[in-house]
Formats: sequence, structure tokens, C-alpha cells
Amino acid sequence: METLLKMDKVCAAYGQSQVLWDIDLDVERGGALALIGRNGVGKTTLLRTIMGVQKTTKGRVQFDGADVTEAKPHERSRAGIGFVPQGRHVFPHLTVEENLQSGLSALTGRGKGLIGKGIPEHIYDLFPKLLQIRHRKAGVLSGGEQQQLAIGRALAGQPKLLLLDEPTEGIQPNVVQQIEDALRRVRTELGVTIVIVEQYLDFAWSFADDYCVLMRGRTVRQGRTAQESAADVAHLVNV
Ligand SMILES: Nc1ncnc2c1ncn2[C@@H]1O[C@H](COP(=O)(O)OP(=O)(O)OP(=O)(O)O)[C@@H](O)[C@H]1O
Repeated sequence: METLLKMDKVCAAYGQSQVLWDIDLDVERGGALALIGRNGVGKTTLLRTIMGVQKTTKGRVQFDGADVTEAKPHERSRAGIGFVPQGRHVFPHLTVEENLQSGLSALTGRGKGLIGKGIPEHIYDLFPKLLQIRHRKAGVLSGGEQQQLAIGRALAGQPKLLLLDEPTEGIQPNVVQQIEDALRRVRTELGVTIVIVEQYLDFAWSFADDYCVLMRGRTVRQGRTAQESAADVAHLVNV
């Protein structure tokens, strides 16, 4: 299989405080990797480093055959990396439709065929609720609806790689299932490669091909989910 994202000895820091050490990561095109670990071990920082909103202080990041270590977030977005941060972050004063349209900006400079077509139909197909509420302001939506919108907005940019930070955290159980089902379809039907930070090991195992456990800013275990059970790593993740 071909590698889409490769991290080579990546380090990151907040000011003087280093939080990631020598992270090596290989994500196959079309694959899904689950990043797991206890609170505060650096999972969010690692996603931010892939997106470029967090600087890589040492090491290299390669995406889709190019070295993007020095690339700005908007450049990585145009190269095909989409990010759904923790806590959703939709634009509250814009409607659902306007939020989705804002996601189209990632298509700038990526070929004429992609731009000017409006919101791709498959987004409303994945999240039918968004079509129903497309004229509503995002700020009045439920947490589950906002999460669907945040994922939809990232998909509007037609990413090759989608980064998801705990997409079902704090969401009502009946909506969690809908989001998980939609994410499976993002993989199988859209062929989007995924890196997901996920606390629920059962979902991580049923969803991802590969897993990576972080502990105090280092990878302490990596492997294929098919070759081990979630129970084998539970002690590294649960407090
Ligand atoms: N903006 C920041 N400034 C300084 N330190 C930070 C900042 N954000 C995170 N940290 C620290 O960096 C470390 C890694 O945090 P990070 O949020 O990446 O972990 P995480 O594994 O995603 O945790 P959680 O599961 O709680 O989201 C923690 O020690 C955290 O306190």
C-alpha cells in the first residue's frame, strides 16, 4: 500500500514545554489510524501538528508525496488535509449552508472541476439532517448536529486525509451511532483516509486498521487492530 501521511521523528512544543517526542507515523492511502491514550498525552497536539496549526520543532512531515513540514495550515488544507477539531467550532452566526460553503475554500487552486459546484450532494446524503436544517444558524443546533456540520464542512473541501478529534465526545448516544455510521461511509464510499483520536476502544477497533498509543508525548505501541484485541492495550489507555 502507498503511504499518504508520513511523520518522521516529529517533535512539538508549547513555548519551552516539549509535548511530542520523535513521533514516527505511517498512514496508508485509504486507511484509518486510531490515536489513543490517556488525557493530556499529546493526541490533540499530534493532530494539530499534522494540520500545521502546531509547529514541528524537529522532524519531517510528508503528505501525498510532498514535504509539508514548513507548510501553513491553509496550504495543507489545499493539499487535501481536513481537520475537525475537538469541540466542533462551527461558525455560530452563519447558517448550516453557509458553514458548509466555507469548507469549499479548501478547493482553491485545486483544479477547475472542483470549484463552483456548490455543496457536494454526498454531504447531505451522509447527514440528511443537515439538509433539513440548512437555513438554521449553526449556533442554535444541538451538539450532535454541530458535530455533523463540522464533519460535513471538512468534507466539503474534498480532503484526501480527514483528521478527527474525538468526534463523538459529549454527543447523545442515539446520535453517536449516526456519526459512527457516517464515518464508516466516509471511508468506504468516499475513500477518504482518516486519522481519528478516539477514547472508545471498541469503536476504534471496529473502525481503524491501525492504532497508535501515545504516552507522555511518545508512541509506546503501534500495530494493526486486526492482529491484537482492544483488551491488549486497554491498560495503556485507561486510568
Ligand atoms: N495551548 C497550550 N499551551 C501549553 N500547553 C498545552 C497547550 N495545549 C496543550 N498543552 C499541554 O500539552 C500536553 C498535551 O496536550 P494534548 O491536548 O495534546 O493532549 P491530549 O492527549 O489530546 O489530551 P485530551 O485527551 O485531554 O484532549 C498536555 O500536557 C497539555 O497540558
